Amino acid sequence: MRPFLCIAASSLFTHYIFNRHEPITPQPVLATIFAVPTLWSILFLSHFASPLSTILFSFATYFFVLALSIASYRLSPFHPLASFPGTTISKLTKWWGVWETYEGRHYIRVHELHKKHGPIVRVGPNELSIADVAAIPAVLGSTGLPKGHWYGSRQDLRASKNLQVLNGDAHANRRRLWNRGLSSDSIESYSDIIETRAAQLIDCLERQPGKICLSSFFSRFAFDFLGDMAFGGGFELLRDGDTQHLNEIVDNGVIVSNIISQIPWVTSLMHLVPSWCNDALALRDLGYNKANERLSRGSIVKDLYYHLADDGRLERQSPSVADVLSDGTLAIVAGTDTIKTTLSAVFYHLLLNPTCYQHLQDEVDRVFPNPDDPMDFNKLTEMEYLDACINETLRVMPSVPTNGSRRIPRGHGPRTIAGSVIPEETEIFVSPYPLHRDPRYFSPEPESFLPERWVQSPSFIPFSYGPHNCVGRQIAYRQLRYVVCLMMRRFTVQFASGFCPREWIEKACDRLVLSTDPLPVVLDPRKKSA
Ligand code: HEM
Repeated sequence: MRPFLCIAASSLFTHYIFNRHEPITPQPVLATIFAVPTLWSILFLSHFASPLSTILFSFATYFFVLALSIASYRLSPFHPLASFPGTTISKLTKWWGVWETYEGRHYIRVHELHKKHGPIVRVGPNELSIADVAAIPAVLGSTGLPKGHWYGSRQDLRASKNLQVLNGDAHANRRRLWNRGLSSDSIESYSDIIETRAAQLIDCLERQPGKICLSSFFSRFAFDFLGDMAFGGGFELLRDGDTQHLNEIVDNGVIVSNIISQIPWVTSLMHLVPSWCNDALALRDLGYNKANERLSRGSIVKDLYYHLADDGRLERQSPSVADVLSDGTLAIVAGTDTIKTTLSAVFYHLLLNPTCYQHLQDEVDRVFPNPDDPMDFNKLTEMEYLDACINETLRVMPSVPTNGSRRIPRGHGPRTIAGSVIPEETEIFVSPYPLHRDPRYFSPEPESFLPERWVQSPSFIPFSYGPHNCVGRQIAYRQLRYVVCLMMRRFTVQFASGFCPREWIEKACDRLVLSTDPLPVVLDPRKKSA
C-alpha cells in the first residue's frame, strides 16, 4: 500500500505543479514523467519480487493516477471553464481537435458546437471559441488580447520569427514595413501586374478546349501575381505549368503546422518525425530561397520586398536579413491559396445560383458594354453586385475559416468578454466561420449564398480584425474584382458534366487556408474584341 500511496501522491503533485505552471514546451513534461516513476522504482526496489515488476508498477500507477487526476479535474465543476458548454471529449482533451484538424473538418465541428450550445463553447480543456460580435474588438482589437500558444506552431524554430508570429512592438515594427508594401500607393503600382497576369490567365483559358480545372488556373494566376508583386517575378506557372510542384509544396507544408496548432507544445519535437519536417522545410526553403534571390538581385522595381527590406531607408533601424527572409514563406502562403480558393468559391456559388450569375453578368455588361472597354479599377470598385458576390462568398466560405487564438495572460486577472467572465490563461478563438453563419447577424438563411443581402456588418471578419488583421486585404479585393469581372466578360462558365457540387463543398478542408478539390468547368468564349 505504501508504494501505491507515495506514487499516487506524486502523480497528484505533478498534476498540481503543471496545472499552476503550464509548460509550453514538452521537454520539462517528458523529463518529469520519466524521472518521477524511475525514482520510485529505485526507492521501492526491495518491496517487489523483481526490478521489472517494480518498474511496471511504478510507471503504471504513476500514469494511471496522473491521467485520472487530469481527466477528473477537466470534467469537474472546479475547473475554471466548467460553466462553459462543450462535448465531454472537447473538455477532456485537445486530441479530438488534432483528429478533426487532420481530417480538415475542425471548423465544421466548432460551428456545430455553436449551433447546439450557443455563442461560447469549450473547444479544448483550456480553450473557448466565441461567436459573438462583442468579442471581436474585445479579443482581436487593439485593446484586446495578445496572441495565444496557437501561433507557436507557425514558428520555424530554425529561423527568425515571421510577421504572423510576432506580438506587441516587434509586430508593430515589422507590420510598418508590410503596411508600406501594401499601402494604397503601392497597390496602385501593382495594378499593371494584375492586368498583365489576368490577361495571360484569359489567354491560357482560351486555349483550353473542353473541360478544364478552373481552380488550378486560378492558382497559377495567384502564384504568378504574388511572385511579381512580392519578389519582382519568377514563378511563371501560367506559362510553364506547375513544373516545380509549388502547389504541392505549399499544401503539404502547412498541413503539419495546422495539425500541431492544436497541440503547439509539440512544435519543438517536430524534428523527430522526418517526413513532417521535410514538408515544412520544403515550404520554408521555397519562401527563403525566393526572398534570398530577390535580395541578392537588389531592388529593380518597388515590389513588396523593396519595402520589407527597407530599401527606401525609412526606418531608423533597418530590419535584419534573417527577419526579411523569414517573411518570404508567409507572403507565399498568405497570398496564393487564399486567392485561389476565393476565386474558385465565387464561381462555384455563382454557378450554383444561376439568378445571381445572371444578375452579375448584367452588371458587368452594363459597366463594360463594349469588348474593348478598358477595365478601370475605379469602375470596378463601384460595381455593387460584384462586391456583394465576393463578400457573400467570403462570408459563407471564408478562405481562412479559423483565426489564430488569443490568450488572457497569467497575472492579468479574468476578463469579461461577450457578457461572460473568462479566467486568465484561457485560449480564445474568434473565428469567421461560425460568426458568418450566425442567424443573429445574417438572416434569413445564414447558410445560403444570397448576395442581395449584402450590407457591411461588424460581424463580417474574413480578414480578421485589429492590429493582426490581414495586411493584404486591399490587394486581395483588387485581384478578386478584376479577375471575376474579366472572366465574366470573356466567358460563359458552366459546371462540367458529372460534377457534384455537394461533394465539392463537403470536401473543403481547413488547412489554415481552406483547401478545395479541383473545380471542373466548361468555358464558352463570349463576344471577342475587334
Ligand atoms: C481572400 C484573400 C485573403 C483572405 C481571406 C485573408 C485572410 C487573412 C486572415 C484571416 C489573416 C489573419 C490570420 C491570423 O489569425 O493570424 C490574414 C493575415 C495575413 N494576410 Fe491575408 N488574406 C487574404 C489575402 C492575402 C494576400 C493577397 C496577402 C498578401 C501577401 C495576405 C497577407 C497576409 C499577411 C502578411 C498576414 C499576417 C498579418 C499579421 O500578422 O500582421 N493576405 N489574412
